[in-house]
Amino acid sequence: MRAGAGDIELAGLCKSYDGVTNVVDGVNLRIPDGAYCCFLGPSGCGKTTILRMIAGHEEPTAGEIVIGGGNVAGLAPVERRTAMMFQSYALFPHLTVRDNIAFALRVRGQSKAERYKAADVMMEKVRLTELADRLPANLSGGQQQRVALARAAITEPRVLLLDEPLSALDEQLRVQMRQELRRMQRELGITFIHVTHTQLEAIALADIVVVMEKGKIKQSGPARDVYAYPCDRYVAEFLGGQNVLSGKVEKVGDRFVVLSQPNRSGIQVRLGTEARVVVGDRIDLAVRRDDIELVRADAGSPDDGATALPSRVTAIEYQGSFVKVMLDTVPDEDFVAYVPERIFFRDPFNVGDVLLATWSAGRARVLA
Ligand SMILES: Nc1ncnc2c1ncn2[C@@H]1O[C@H](COP(=O)(O)OP(=O)(O)OP(=O)(O)O)[C@@H](O)[C@H]1O
Repeated sequence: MRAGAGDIELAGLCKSYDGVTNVVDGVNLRIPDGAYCCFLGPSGCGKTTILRMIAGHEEPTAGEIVIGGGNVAGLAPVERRTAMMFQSYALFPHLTVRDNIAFALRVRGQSKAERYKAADVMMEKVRLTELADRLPANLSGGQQQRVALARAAITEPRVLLLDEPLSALDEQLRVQMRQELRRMQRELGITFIHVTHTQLEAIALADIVVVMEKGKIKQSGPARDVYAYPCDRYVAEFLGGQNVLSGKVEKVGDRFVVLSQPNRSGIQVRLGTEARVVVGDRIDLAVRRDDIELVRADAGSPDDGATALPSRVTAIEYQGSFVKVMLDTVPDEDFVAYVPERIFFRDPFNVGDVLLATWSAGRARVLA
């Protein structure tokens, strides 16, 4: 298959600095041309370092970076046709919006008429035409971000690299700019690689989410797969929305396991058909918070094939469209149910109530 211009392949990519080894540790990944890819992970996991290596601001210690089918080792950023947009936008304060956007073309020796023509086309694309003659100080945070994006995009890169592009904005603007970024990416039709430590940002934006830990990729794939089917405890906890139960397998029955923990045994969990576990295994199970149903202890036993664990309500938080109910279901672990608000308020629970946390078989998945 012929690689598209913005097709990226990272193969065995590693980076060590003096005294800090394997900041990036054997990363293999393919990002198709025109995809929106988000690198997600906690501070220090190596996201920015990968971005800088793709951009050509940093050389890998080992491994290869292939863009559009060609190895870019030793090529300068301009030759790679990548552009980077920084957290702090780095706009020139004394230049107008138009001149900021046209700046890279000036550096390339284009005439003023050529530069302005290209800048005007770009401003149209990112809806800045009306602000062409303003200085950055007289722009909102969101507008500044659009200028920064236009300034990076005017060089017609095949890949745009964005390092925490939304972190300087307040919450409301961040959500708005998220949509703008996605729209602009579609309009420009180029590969975007966006680094963030905010899970909602990644899953809202990305075609491909790459979850990282300590220089390694833990899981990558479409946002929905990574969110709904985390491969292990780390990804499940980082993405959120899941309860993770761990324990030693005491007994394996027909489609159920009994788990024991240091403080509790006999936790019986029903599983789908795909799970393969044996007695003695230490396992982690994940059940989505919105798959948990809460029923009063005296409401009769739940369906056959469901798991039902007696639990006490420890806290309740109203979240608008749902209610977050915290429970002591599993000792020493958080256990949370997201109850749709309309259901919750039919017969609200209180802190201290004892009830059954239930979920149907097949909703609990064994993690790696
Ligand atoms: N020039 C450098 N010299 C030495 N160590 C570095 C250098 N640049 C980065 N590091 C280290 O490499 C690790 C990864 O840094 P990196 O900036 O890639 O992480 P990150 O995931 O992007 O984090 P953040 O979200 O905080 O930016 C960190 O431990 C950092 O201290």
